[in-house]
Amino acid sequence: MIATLDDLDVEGTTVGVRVDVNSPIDDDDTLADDARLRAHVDTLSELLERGGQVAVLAHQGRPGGDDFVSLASHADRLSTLLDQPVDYVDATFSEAAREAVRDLSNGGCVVLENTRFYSEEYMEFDPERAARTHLVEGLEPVLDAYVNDAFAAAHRSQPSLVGLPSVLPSYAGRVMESELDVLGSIEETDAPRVYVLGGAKVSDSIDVAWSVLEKGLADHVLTAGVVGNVFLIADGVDLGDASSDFIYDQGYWDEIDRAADLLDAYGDRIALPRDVAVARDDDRHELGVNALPPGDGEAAMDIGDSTLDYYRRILADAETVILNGPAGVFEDERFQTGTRELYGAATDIPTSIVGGGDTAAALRTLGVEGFSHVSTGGGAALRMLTAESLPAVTALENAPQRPAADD
Ligand SMILES: Nc1ncnc2c1ncn2[C@@H]1O[C@H](COP(=O)(O)OP(=O)(O)OP(=O)(O)O)[C@@H](O)[C@H]1O
Ligand SMILES: O=C(O)[C@H](O)COP(=O)(O)O
Repeated sequence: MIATLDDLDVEGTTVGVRVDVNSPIDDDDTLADDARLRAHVDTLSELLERGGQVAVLAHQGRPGGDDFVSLASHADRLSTLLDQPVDYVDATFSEAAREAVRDLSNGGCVVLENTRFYSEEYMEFDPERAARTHLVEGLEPVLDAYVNDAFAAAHRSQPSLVGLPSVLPSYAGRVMESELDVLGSIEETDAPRVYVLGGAKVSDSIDVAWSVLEKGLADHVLTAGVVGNVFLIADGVDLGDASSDFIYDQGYWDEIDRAADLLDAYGDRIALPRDVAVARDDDRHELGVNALPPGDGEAAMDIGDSTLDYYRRILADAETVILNGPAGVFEDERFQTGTRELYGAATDIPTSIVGGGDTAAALRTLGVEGFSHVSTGGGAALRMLTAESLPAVTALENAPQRPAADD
């Protein structure tokens, strides 16, 4: 059983709140998209309005990446979103950070520096060991409680996610609570249930497909994106060198055998694209699978109209649809049709659940809305869909005793 903000006596309490604001970053190292920050406003404003002192903890990017930047611009943006001053300190657990946390007044908020600026935060630990890291030992003395709202990072076993809840009374924030509510009870949704697996995370998607087909959760699995291309090759279709080289370069060649095994075991419930779109003379050009392979250098970048018709027919009977990953290279206008149309059709289904950071961004760009739930998580959502436990959620379940709520 996980405690929520309803169980926390907030007034006068100093709370460390782990959020996931990992976002696209502009060339000047500032935030390019604030959707993930906006998702946490409810949790943060509730804690502040109830008289808490809030220290925000988050990661941004991965070491070595262009998006591995400070959280200064996140703090600025948060101040606008919360409509109150938000401090920022370029330290996470040193004396400077502790001083900034101790200086907070009731209703005050400070953003601590990118947790991944410290090497331990980019390692995986079991909770006991994570509790003895510098970050946890540095912050624990100045915090009374811990709130985890970072569902999108809950599949990581890092100190700010599993170490702090080992030593502090801990609670799920509102984002975490609603994600667990929806994604934790997929088996209670109405059948027929259709899973749409697109995007580029082929191994993860095949794991999801195995799991949901084996458990009888999926009546149909529709494949698209790179995932669909891997299934086509597994089914004996010659997609040409460009797509095959791409799959090989991404390290997914071995997944073709797994996809073939899956087709052997559950082929009657797996739908494959019937046509693909390639770039020809700078335009979109659609080819039925019987007309493949495409021309030299032409890669399968999207699903075509006949696949969309086929998938729409399957979706028409669905009560629940769960979608992850775009149907094509949506960053290129010529290959947005598959994602726009397929996801658009899903909004007509009574229950429609979308997972994936890139997918959510694609849908915003394409203006597709009206889903029952759009998850903030990519990898975390996929892991929940296979009914695997998430380390940060387990850490919340095992967190120490807490003070009683104030109302
Ligand atoms: N046919 C295709 N060929 C090559 N790339 C493709 C194809 N279809 C989709 N993609 C790419 O897949 C990427 C998104 O897939 P991904 O699996 O990362 O989505 P996601 O699960 O929403 O992401 P996140 O990791 O942010 O949660 C996009 O960059 C898109 O261009
Ligand atoms: O964007 C995400 O999926 C989360 O922030 C986790 O990021 P990570 O994959 O770099 O751990």
